[in-house]
Order: sequence, then structure tokens, then C-alpha cells
Amino acid sequence: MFTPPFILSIAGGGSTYTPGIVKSLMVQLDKFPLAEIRLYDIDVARQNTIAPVVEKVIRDHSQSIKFTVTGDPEVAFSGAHFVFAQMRVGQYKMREQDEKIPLRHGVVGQETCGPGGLAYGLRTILPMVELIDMVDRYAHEKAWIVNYSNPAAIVAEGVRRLRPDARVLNICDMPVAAMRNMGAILGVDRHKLEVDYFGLNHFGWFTRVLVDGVDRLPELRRHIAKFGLLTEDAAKTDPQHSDPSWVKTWRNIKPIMDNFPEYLPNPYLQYYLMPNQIVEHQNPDYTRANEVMNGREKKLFAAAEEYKKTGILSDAFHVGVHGEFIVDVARSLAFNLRQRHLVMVENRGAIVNLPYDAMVEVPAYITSEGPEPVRIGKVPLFHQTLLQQQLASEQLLVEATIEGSYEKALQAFTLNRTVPTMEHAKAILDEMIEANRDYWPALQQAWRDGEAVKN
Ligand SMILES: NC(=O)c1ccc[n+]([C@@H]2O[C@H](COP(=O)([O-])OP(=O)(O)OC[C@H]3O[C@@H](n4cnc5c(N)ncnc54)[C@H](O)[C@@H]3O)[C@@H](O)[C@H]2O)c1
Ligand SMILES: O=P(O)(O)OC[C@H]1O[C@H](O[C@H]2[C@H](O)[C@@H](O)[C@@H](O)O[C@@H]2CO)[C@H](O)[C@@H](O)[C@@H]1O
Ligand SMILES: [Mn+2]
Repeated sequence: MFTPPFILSIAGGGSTYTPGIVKSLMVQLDKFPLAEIRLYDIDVARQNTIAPVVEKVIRDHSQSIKFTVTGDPEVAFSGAHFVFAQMRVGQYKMREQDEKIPLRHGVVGQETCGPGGLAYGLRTILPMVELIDMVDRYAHEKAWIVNYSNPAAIVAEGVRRLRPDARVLNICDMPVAAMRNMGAILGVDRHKLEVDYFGLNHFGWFTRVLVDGVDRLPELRRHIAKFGLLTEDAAKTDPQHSDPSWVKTWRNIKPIMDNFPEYLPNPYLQYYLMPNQIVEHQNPDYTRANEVMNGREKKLFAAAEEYKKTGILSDAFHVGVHGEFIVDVARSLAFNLRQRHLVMVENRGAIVNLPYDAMVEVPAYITSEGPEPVRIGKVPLFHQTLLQQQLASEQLLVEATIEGSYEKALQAFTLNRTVPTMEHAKAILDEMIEANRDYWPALQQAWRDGEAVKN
């Protein structure tokens, strides 16, 4: 493919995760040699605030790596070998709307799940395609985009439809985070776990958890029945996520497995299987977006300000599984390592009783030419039906974005398990159209424009 040292561009360089990802790159330069790191963002001011912290992280490990900060895509992507994408289209202010508008209607308010995720998807699909086209225009012809930008399930489906040949690998750190917790519970390093898993992004199940060939899922079941997917001292499992909302998320695996013990669910399934309990505990005036703005974002920006004044950089960010995972995947792509990771791929029969073209999240061997998914076979009727409904909601959302169809957007919202009725779907969608007027493609109702009447 191409030889190291590589040019790596980070799209969404102003992200709160950029310092952690760059730190993860720096501590394994010997395994993923870099010639240059470039930050690219459309909010240059935000990126310029983060950039000095990133440069400090780089210079603590290397004086030779070139560091570029830009808002110009040609500068950002010319000759690049890898692009890490982590855009938040509309930034946290729109995440706050994604979460608060549904809650005003008694429906789950969440970043990537339910109406919030659908709204986020309507904002993100076309900017993701724009990024792909810029990378295609300027970067190395065999460059890979490793994408964290959410909502990953919808982004993956939109890219499949609009840029099917793009060298994009969509990934999510939630299963890896769950494996980190499993390792902490079992007393083994997460890298020793080999899991079987199937689903869509943020909507899947672990079916086996092997350690040296022995399935330890039965042991995890017994632990989860008492503590959820956390060690007894929750804060020790995931220091980055000791926020109460996250502890509750990991604990909620217990009630789900109390009823359905066979498979270990992705924590996001709480939003789809327990929506009323979730809404009961969500504060419509102070959601996760507010927690993050007053937590992770505030802490990092304060540290950046302090560093600018004093030259001292406090401990303001984490590497964690988020930073580790994307570098592991990039290494496997770069050197054809065939490491087994959970990533999003076109189904093509991996799950025999889901549509051939579904973007599923399954274990795959990561080669220089992309992921080679393992064959899952037939999934049980219960899981198949849940998956098919969620898939239809996501695929209709993508079609609504591409066609500008209000009706398909309403169908996507109505089909989503977190939305109880068509009336709820319409009320939330209409409020979101107003809130997203600067970001969404125009949505037209066919009958309003007389098209449906003509047919
Ligand atoms: N896939 C996963 O499992 C996973 C895990 C963590 C975070 N994420 C995602 O990573 C992204 C970043 O998260 P964050 O909390 O750091 O967000 P953030 O708001 O701190 O940073 C996102 C950055 O993206 C920039 N951006 C927005 N639109 C852009 C565009 N069109 N082109 C270039 N840059 C653009 C913003 O200006 C901002 O600087 C989000 O999409 C988040 O959901 C995904
Ligand atoms: O609410 P946030 O912005 O803190 O996190 C939202 C993201 O949550 C998941 O990623 C988590 C991961 O599960 C956690 O253990 C830790 O590693 O941090 C990650 C990022 O916060 C999820 O996979 C992402 O898609 C969400 O954006
Ligand atoms: Mn995720």
C-alpha cells in the first residue's frame, strides 16, 4: 500500500478527543511511524485553542514530526495516508437540542439513539460525503479514512449509499469499552479477550467472551446479575466515565440480562428496551450534552488556557480505549496485520437473516484492503426483529436526507422504538426541522408540493 512514516490528518481537530488520540499515537510511534500530523476543522478558532496542547503532546515525544494546523482542506489532506474523522456537525449546541427536544415530548433524549440520533444523522451524512470527496481529491490514492464521527450507524449507511467505493472504515469504541469493563471484572487485560458479537452500531449483543479459548460469559452473567457491567468499585472501571449518567448506563445491563440472559447487550440497548425508565431519570433541562460541556470540554479548554499562560499542561484529557482503539485499527490497515476488531461492514450474508446491504457491526479481520467480516450465521428471531426495525429507521433517515423527503423522515422517526406514536414522531420532527434549519437539507412533503397527488 504505502510505506511509513505516514502523513496523518485529523478531521475535527478541535475535538475534545484530539489530545488523547495524539497521545495514543505518540506512545506507539515505533509501531505507527509518523512524518506529519495535521489538524483540520471548519471552526478554526476552536481548533487553534486545542492545537497548542496537541503540539505539546507531540513535542514531548518527537522533535521531527511536522505539525500542521489548518482550515484549508488542500493543506490538510494533500498526500495524506490516513485521515481520522471525528466531526461533531453542529457541535455541542446542536447535541443539546438533539437531547432536549425529544425529552420535551417524554421521549428518550440521546446523542446517537432515538430522535436525537436521527437528527444528528440528518446533519452529518452530507458533510461526511464532502470530507470523503476532499480526501479523494487531495490525499494519497490508497488513503484510509477511519471514522469516529457519529451517528456512526447512519453515517455508515449514508456512505454506503453515496460513496460505496470510498476507503472509509467506521468504528465505535463502545464495544471496546465494554470489553475493558469485562477485563476489569474478570481480572484479565482486555486485549486477551476474543469476542463474538453481532448487531448494528450502538445496537448489538456479545454472544461469546473467550479468554484462552474458554467462554467466560457465564461468569460475567453472574457478576452482571449483581453489579451490572462494572467492577464493584465502579469508578475504577472507567475513570473517564465516572459521571453518574455513565455509571447508570453500565448498571442498566443488569435489568436487560435479568430478562434476556443469553447474550450480553451493548449498553445503548437500554434506550430501546427501557425508554420509560430512562426518560424518568433524564433531566430535560440538563442533559449529557450539558454534562460534557461542563465536564470534558470545560476541563480541556481551561487546561489549554492555563498552558498558554504558564507553559504547564495539567492532566486534562484521557487516552483510554477511545484513543487506543483507532490507532490499533489504523495499524492493522497500514501493515495488513489482520487484527480482529469489531467494525461496521456491509453485511453481505455475514448475518444470514438480515438484509444483504445492511451496515452491521461484527468482528472482522482488518487487512490493508479493508475488513474481512466473520460469518455470524442466523440470529434469533427476537434480535433479528429488533435489528430489522432499527435498520429500517436508519435507512429511511438516509433516504430522507438524500431525497429531501419529509415523509421518509417521519417514517424513520415513527419506526424508531424510542418513539411511541406517529403524533410524537411528527411533533418532535417538526421541532427539530426548526432547530436544524442551518444544518438539514430541505425536507418537502410530497403531497404539499402536489407530487403525490399527480401519481
Ligand atoms: N464512534 C464512537 O464510538 C465515538 C466515540 C467518541 C466520540 N465520537 C464522536 O466523535 C466526534 C467528536 O466528539 P467530541 O465530543 O470531541 O466533539 P467536539 O465538538 O469536541 O469536536 C468535534 C469537532 O468537529 C468539528 N467539525 C464539525 N463539523 C465539521 C466539518 N464539517 N468538518 C470538519 N470539522 C468539523 C467541530 O468544529 C469540532 O471542533 C463526535 O461525532 C462524537 O459523537 C464517536
Ligand atoms: O457522552 P460522551 O460524549 O462522554 O460519550 C458519548 C460516546 O460514548 C461512547 O464512547 C465512550 C465509551 O463508551 C466510554 O467508555 C469511553 O471510552 O469514552 C467514549 C467516548 O466518550 C460511544 O461509543 C460514542 O459513540 C459516544 O459518542
Ligand atoms: Mn460509538
